[in-house]
Amino acid sequence: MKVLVTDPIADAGLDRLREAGHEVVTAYDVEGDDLFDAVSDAHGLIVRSGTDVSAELFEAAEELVIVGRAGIGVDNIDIEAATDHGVIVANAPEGNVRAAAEHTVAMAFAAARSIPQAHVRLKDGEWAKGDYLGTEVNGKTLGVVGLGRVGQEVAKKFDSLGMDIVAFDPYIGEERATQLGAELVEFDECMEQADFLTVHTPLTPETEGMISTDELELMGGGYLVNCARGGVVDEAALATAVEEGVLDGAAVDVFAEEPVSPDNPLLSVENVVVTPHLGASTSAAQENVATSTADQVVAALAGEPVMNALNAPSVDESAFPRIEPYIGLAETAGRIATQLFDGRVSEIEVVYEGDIAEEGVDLITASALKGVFTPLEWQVNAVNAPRMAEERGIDVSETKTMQAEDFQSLVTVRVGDGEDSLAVCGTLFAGEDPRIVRIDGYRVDAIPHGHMLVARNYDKPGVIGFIGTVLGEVDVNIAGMFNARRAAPGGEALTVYNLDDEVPEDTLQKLLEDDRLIEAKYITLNGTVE
Ligand SMILES: NC(=O)c1ccc[n+]([C@@H]2O[C@H](COP(=O)([O-])OP(=O)(O)OC[C@H]3O[C@@H](n4cnc5c(N)ncnc54)[C@H](O)[C@@H]3O)[C@@H](O)[C@H]2O)c1
Ligand SMILES: O=C(O)[C@H](O)COP(=O)(O)O
Repeated sequence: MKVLVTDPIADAGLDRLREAGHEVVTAYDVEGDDLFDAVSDAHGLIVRSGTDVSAELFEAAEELVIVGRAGIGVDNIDIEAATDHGVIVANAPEGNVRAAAEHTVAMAFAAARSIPQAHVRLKDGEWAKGDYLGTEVNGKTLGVVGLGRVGQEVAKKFDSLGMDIVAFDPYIGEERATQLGAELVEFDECMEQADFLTVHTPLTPETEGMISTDELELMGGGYLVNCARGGVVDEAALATAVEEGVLDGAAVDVFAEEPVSPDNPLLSVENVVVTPHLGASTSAAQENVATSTADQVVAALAGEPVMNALNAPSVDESAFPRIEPYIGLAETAGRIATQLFDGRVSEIEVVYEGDIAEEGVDLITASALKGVFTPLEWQVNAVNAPRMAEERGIDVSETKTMQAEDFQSLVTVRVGDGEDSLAVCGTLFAGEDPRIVRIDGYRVDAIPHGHMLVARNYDKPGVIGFIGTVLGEVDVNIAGMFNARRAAPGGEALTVYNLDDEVPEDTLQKLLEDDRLIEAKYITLNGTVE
């Protein structure tokens, strides 16, 4: 398959893609129509922060299965649009954390000791020793806005350099902060207490512009470091604050617009130290994120779960072999249930019984939804199925019980319309052979495969022969069948036929003309993962 790489990543990542047999096409700095052309037949796309992965791109990328972000920030990727198109978005959240934290520390020192300014003057032949009087970090307070992976790493490093740490992060627990020796405080208090303020949030509608003139005034001196995302700190406000002495200095690695325009106000302020988004630019970090991203792209293209998927159920690698066979089983049960059910589906319940109930089942449930929606001809996969259910107001629930009667594990998909419902239950024989063992309360033993006929009939002599004859008249061969009775002889029964061919609509009508038949439904599982 074709994997398009539009921002430079380490060779180790490109090698992994090629080793897996994929065609790797690198097209750096492409944009607009050229980017859309390049991605039109790509199955995988790998980017860093330099590519705008927009809704238009997803429109153009009809074959796309996954966008891999070789790094952390995904503000350049329209994840909503990806989900709508059933495209997985995955990042590499661990690989460059140390690099980003080290760069943050370096930038703080660079600003506090005027290293770049003194460096330039000395290179120009000027011994400006008397012009610089720096600030030590020891004994000062570090304010951290966003105590996630990078923020925590930065806090640890400055803690060991003798700083007191306060942090603002509404989504992190007190306990974790305490472990790091940090005190969680409100935002304004964080700004007020900080001698050094370091920003480590993602860029979101909530964080965009969260630090501007008023917030910088709360600091009333000290240094601000932004190695997270441009746009979190208002650039014009920061430039003015440093220029007017509200702050002593700042260090900025990331900009609202990159590459940064020469008239960006931060570039012209003496006490603002800048780098061109170098936080992740170490060889170790680049190798880490490139290989981790490539591995995820390879997994997605092989139909396997992706470790750091941001818009699809992700699965622990060690648990995957245990849940993998149930992914196809749940999809099949969903497909059968929706084709047998007469109502308009407004509820879907997926029931896990036995050993499987002990596993993380998000991906199995997503596959069950995919199975329910596929016969309705919705363009669906396990990425967008939960979203589709939500958008259509379909109530999805999961139930787990540790008991599974006579089976080791059972997965049941029940579809309903609020009044009636129908359940199809499957298991795996010998841990791998899918079997449907209950349909609408009947105990069956049916191999879910290709073309099937499910008939409900009165348990009368000759009815099975009659069905065989009618199918035979239109050359539909019966490959196998299973008959189940709910009650005593003469009552209702259900028969599942595995067929070699499709059943024409008028053949179904002919079957139903016989009084002994209550219902006859043709079901197709073609295209299903079995
Ligand atoms: N300069 C670089 O090259 C570089 C390298 C790596 C990461 N980054 C950026 O650094 C940032 C942090 O990365 P990370 O891996 O630590 O992410 P993370 O998701 O682990 O941590 C982000 C933290 O921000 C917190 N947060 C979210 N909204 C917040 C808000 N409104 N107020 C306060 N806190 C909020 C979250 O709770 C979380 O703890 C990201 O923007 C990432 O893109 C930049
Ligand atoms: O979010 C990130 O991982 C960093 O900002 C690195 O971005 P880059 O891969 O474009 O250097």
